[in-house]
Amino acid sequence: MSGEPLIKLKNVGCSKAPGQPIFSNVSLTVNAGDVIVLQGKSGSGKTTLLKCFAHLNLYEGEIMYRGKTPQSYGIPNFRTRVLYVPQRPSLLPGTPRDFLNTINKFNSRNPNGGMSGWFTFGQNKQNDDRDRSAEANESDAAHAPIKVGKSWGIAEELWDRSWGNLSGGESQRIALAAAVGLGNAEVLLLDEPTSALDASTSESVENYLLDEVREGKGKLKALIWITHSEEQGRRVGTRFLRITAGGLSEGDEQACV
Ligand SMILES: Nc1ncnc2c1ncn2[C@@H]1O[C@H](COP(=O)(O)OP(=O)(O)OP(=O)(O)O)[C@@H](O)[C@H]1O
Repeated sequence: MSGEPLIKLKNVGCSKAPGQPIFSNVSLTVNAGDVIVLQGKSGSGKTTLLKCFAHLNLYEGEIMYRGKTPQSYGIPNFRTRVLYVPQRPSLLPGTPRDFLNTINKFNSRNPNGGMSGWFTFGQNKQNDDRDRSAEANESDAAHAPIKVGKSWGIAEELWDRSWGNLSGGESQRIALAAAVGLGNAEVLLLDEPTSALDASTSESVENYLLDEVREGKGKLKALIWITHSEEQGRRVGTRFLRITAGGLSEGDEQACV
């Protein structure tokens, strides 16, 4: 339902070290249908704030998702629904297909556990004893992300190349295709998702993500989008936020970019 509250932040703050705040007093409600453009100077805390949303950073204050704490969902489950997509996925080990298979194994053991694999992937490689049901489902799990990737110009063979041997733009599109195609997330936290893409590829990625939110056919209901591009902000945003050490201010696009 468009407009329904999804995430509420109340007086959230985050520090580099004790006594060294990055930002404080951030209060915000993210509603279904929102495409929130998050801007601010380099080092102002945009990535840090997205990581707080996904419970990947320590923070003070309160973050509630659908009226409940992240802990009440179980943090791995919460992170599948409020999903951070990193700017540089090339730091992951293995290949993108390994990554999808690992997530699929998490899913077959815990239907709600999917994309927590994004951050636990490296640590879980040693538990590589494949279970049969997961293997049978591997091709299904990969199907949707690969299809999304193809629509953005990613040939299927690239899913079998190691992350480190993909270009920045390829790994960026593959990570996004995995996030969207796996279909668990209600809120995607996008950290400069098209920074490595050319203008026309960037536009197809933008249009795909915006259509998903507007059409509301899948689970995806809102995007929080860091961009340094004023033009992109204007194209995608329904709300415009600027972060400074004092907190978050919301304005129209003119005031914010
Ligand atoms: N793990 C960390 N330990 C200490 N300081 C950190 C850590 N992570 C980030 N910082 C600092 O916190 C501040 C905010 O960083 P952050 O990456 O959130 O900024 P940003 O607004 O996303 O920057 P950019 O636009 O350059 O990507 C920076 O001064 C950064 O050096």
